[in-house]
Amino acid sequence: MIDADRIGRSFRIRGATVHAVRDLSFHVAAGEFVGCLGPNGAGKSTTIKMLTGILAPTSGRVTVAGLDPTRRRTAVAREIGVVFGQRTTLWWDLPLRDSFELVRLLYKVDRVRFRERLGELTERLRLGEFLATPVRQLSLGQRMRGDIAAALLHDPSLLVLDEPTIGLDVVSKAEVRAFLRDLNTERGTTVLLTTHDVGDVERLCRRVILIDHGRLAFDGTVDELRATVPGETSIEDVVAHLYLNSSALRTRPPRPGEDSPTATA
Ligand SMILES: Nc1ncnc2c1ncn2[C@@H]1O[C@H](COP(=O)(O)OP(=O)(O)OP(=O)(O)O)[C@@H](O)[C@H]1O
Repeated sequence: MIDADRIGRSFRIRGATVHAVRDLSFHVAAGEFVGCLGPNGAGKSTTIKMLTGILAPTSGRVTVAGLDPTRRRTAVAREIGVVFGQRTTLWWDLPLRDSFELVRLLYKVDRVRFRERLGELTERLRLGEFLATPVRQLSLGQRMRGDIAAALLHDPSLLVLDEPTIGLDVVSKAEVRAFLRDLNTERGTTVLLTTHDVGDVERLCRRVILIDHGRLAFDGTVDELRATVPGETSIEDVVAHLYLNSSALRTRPPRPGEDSPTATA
């Protein structure tokens, strides 16, 4: 479903180069549920943007459902649903229902299929009472459920989510997690999510990818991740240990144009 082969992405800022992602390779098979962890600024969002065609890699090659996301952006959009937890894709001043109708028009979803899918999603995500509410009046949890529904109205085979549980209370988080788990197990939708909440990973993901300083730092199961720090059973503490150890190599943040970590230890 996803094939990333040594992808890299750098940015030019005021004449200097920032390497956000470097030489990153991974493969996600159809039907997998994969979590992507990494400290702030590790390159997770940049990676997602390359998978969805928002950014082109500056090196390497990525395909999604066999398609190059930057060259075949429209075709890839039919295969992918995308949710950015920190930024809604819904129309702020329109009722939720109208946002969904605009999504239908954009993706050219057949009216009958759209009605069926909207009915299912409205029920599963408990959106019925908010369909007439302008998006700006929704709570964060309601808005997130609306965003997830909008990403799935065209029935994509891959759902990519960037921090879908950010800012949600424990009940809303549990609801979103249960929905994503069912989507993966019942519908077979492939899911890739980034998160800072290890609870998402522990409760949902069979596999974890850890990105650090733009590179792949770990790829394996949650149990394998736990085993990387002997004697440690809490995934939260394992992840903190890995982040701390990797930043111990770097005594200051990378400067634009700097290629390799500054190791002073
Ligand atoms: N458009 C851009 N222009 C310049 N630099 C960028 C751009 N987008 C990202 N970066 C830089 O690339 C690096 C990786 O950023 P990215 O947003 O991918 O990290 P992240 O892992 O998603 O972080 P977070 O967990 O904080 O959201 C950071 O140093 C960031 O400042």
